[in-house]
Amino acid sequence: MAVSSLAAEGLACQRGGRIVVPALSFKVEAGSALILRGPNGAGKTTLLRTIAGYLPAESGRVAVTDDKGQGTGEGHFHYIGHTNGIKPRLTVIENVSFWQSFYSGAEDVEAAENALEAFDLLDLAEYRAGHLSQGQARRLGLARLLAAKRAVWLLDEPSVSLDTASTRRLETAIRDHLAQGGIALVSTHLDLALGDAATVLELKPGRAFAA
Ligand SMILES: Nc1ncnc2c1ncn2[C@@H]1O[C@H](COP(=O)(O)OP(=O)(O)OP(=O)(O)O)[C@@H](O)[C@H]1O
Repeated sequence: MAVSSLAAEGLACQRGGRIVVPALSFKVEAGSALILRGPNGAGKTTLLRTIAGYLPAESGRVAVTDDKGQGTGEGHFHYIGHTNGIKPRLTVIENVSFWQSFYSGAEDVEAAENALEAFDLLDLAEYRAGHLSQGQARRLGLARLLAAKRAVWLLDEPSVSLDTASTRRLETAIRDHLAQGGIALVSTHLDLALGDAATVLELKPGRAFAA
């Protein structure tokens, strides 16, 4: 389902009982990306995990607007964190099929192969996922973004372990997603080439205080 915007309204985020992101308000429209920047510990992961619903907000809310009105975004999010969520005993293509079933309840072989192709993994489709290198495993983790479509991508340091060519593939995937009306929130220390559709939100360090 398409979404028209994601908005944070007075959203403060906590970790271990301490507020690490003070109340923030921003809006990301369909077709746009928000790049989260800031030094280690500034709260980028905390903010993304709070938006995804994996951490409770200290205050404020996240509002995602779709054709049914406003909601929390449940069902619209793809969250890719620091781990790749790979099942090591399954093959590469079996991992992608598993995610498709998980996210949409149905497998789609053509979409799975296209997702692997986009991240240059098609030659490794029958390879056991537990044997992948770090960068290959990261690419497999990212392939789920394309194998099962969701409108809002929440990506925490998605380029970690990627070589230059793979980083270009990631940038292409994000730009295509935005061109199709998607939304992306991306924490990164790199200058990803996402074009004019991306704006930057700088998180300040040392703002943690007791909740
Ligand atoms: N489980 C936890 N319990 C308590 N504090 C935590 C926990 N996880 C993270 N923190 C603290 O929350 C703050 C924000 O951490 P967070 O991981 O969100 O930062 P980040 O901007 O993503 O950093 P990095 O660039 O290093 O990934 C840090 O001060 C960190 O020490």
